[in-house]
Amino acid sequence: MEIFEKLAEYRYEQLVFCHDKSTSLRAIIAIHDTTLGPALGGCRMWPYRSEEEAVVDALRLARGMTYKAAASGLNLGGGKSVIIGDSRTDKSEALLRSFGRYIETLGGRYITAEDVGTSLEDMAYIQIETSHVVGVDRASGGSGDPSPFTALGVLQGMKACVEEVFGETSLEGRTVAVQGVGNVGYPLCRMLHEEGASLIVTDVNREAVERAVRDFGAKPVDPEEIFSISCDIFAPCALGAVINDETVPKLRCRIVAGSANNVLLEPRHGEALAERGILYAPDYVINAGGLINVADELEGYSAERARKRVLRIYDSVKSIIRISKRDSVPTHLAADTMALERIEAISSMERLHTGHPYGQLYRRREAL
Ligand SMILES: NC(=O)c1ccc[n+]([C@@H]2O[C@H](COP(=O)([O-])OP(=O)(O)OC[C@H]3O[C@@H](n4cnc5c(N)ncnc54)[C@H](O)[C@@H]3O)[C@@H](O)[C@H]2O)c1
Repeated sequence: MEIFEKLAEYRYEQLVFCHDKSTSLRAIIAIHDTTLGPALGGCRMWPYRSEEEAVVDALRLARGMTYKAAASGLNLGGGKSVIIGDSRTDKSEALLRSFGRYIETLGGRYITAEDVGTSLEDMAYIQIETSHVVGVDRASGGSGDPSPFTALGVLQGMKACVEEVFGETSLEGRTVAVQGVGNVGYPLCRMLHEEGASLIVTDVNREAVERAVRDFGAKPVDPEEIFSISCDIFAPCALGAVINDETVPKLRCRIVAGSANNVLLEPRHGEALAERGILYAPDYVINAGGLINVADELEGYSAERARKRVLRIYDSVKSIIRISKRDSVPTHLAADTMALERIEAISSMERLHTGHPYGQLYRRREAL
């Protein structure tokens, strides 16, 4: 792999290799774009089969964070880190602290958080070495479990979609089919129930289904049935890639809006939804409640402020729908446009000397 070519492709700013022989640390920090602010993105620990695979993953995830932060109205850039190793067997206090020291060397250009293979406890070790970490527990000034905020954001995105499709924001009497009633799906069901929606749920975990049936009067269906069930909204809250060649023809809903990451197997499946007249709330915008919540730690965490900011996901989804109509493009592309337009608008401001240390950072970017 030609690394500089890879960096040039999407204008990555920086790729940092972190190595510590004594702790066996092998980590990569990818910083995509810091036009809007420091790059924030989780640290993934994964037994990558090759260094190339780890680099590609870090770069892909970092770029995704640029779009997610920009579309969410956050003053943050996009970055991500990966530690090569098995999170069950290769973690140690020394390894995590060593990684924390590398983050510290970047002087705040990258802020880390939890991701696949890392935990709240791991962030506490990293925090010993650097203050550039969020997602620590409440006792240490952190924001705690992000899932209820993610669920609240999904609810807001659903309301924006319902308004577009049915002409009113109320979810009362709407039928929502929720795939996966876990950390996000369960609180989402609770909020939908409180709003007067009827619920259809599925999960591979029978107890999770039983809980939703008992608590919210949800109708249970088998995992495979969820795609073809007649409903107003299909809410994928379990796995990625569930909108694919096999499932699109089966769908009998008007809206797809859920928390799962990478819902579309490929971008063309976003087009397939649009062709079928199904409104898709782009995953990285509608599921940003957790990120918005965790980012609030940077200002001294306030759950109330975080909640207010998460409510704005309604406006973000409305804007995406507007751009989708303006440009005659499906919503997944409109979301990217919205993110890029914000970055472009900020980077093209007049470069006045403001006396503010970040005032000097604004610069023109043609494309990301
Ligand atoms: N937790 C957050 O704040 C957050 C933020 C952004 C995105 N997400 C995404 O939202 C999704 C759900 O996250 P979570 O934290 O609730 O995870 P979770 O593991 O708590 O819940 C997922 C649920 O889906 C179920 N499930 C797994 N495979 C299934 C299948 N084939 N059919 C039906 N159900 C299945 C699991 O049994 C589980 O109950 C994930 O894709 C995650 O990446 C979560």
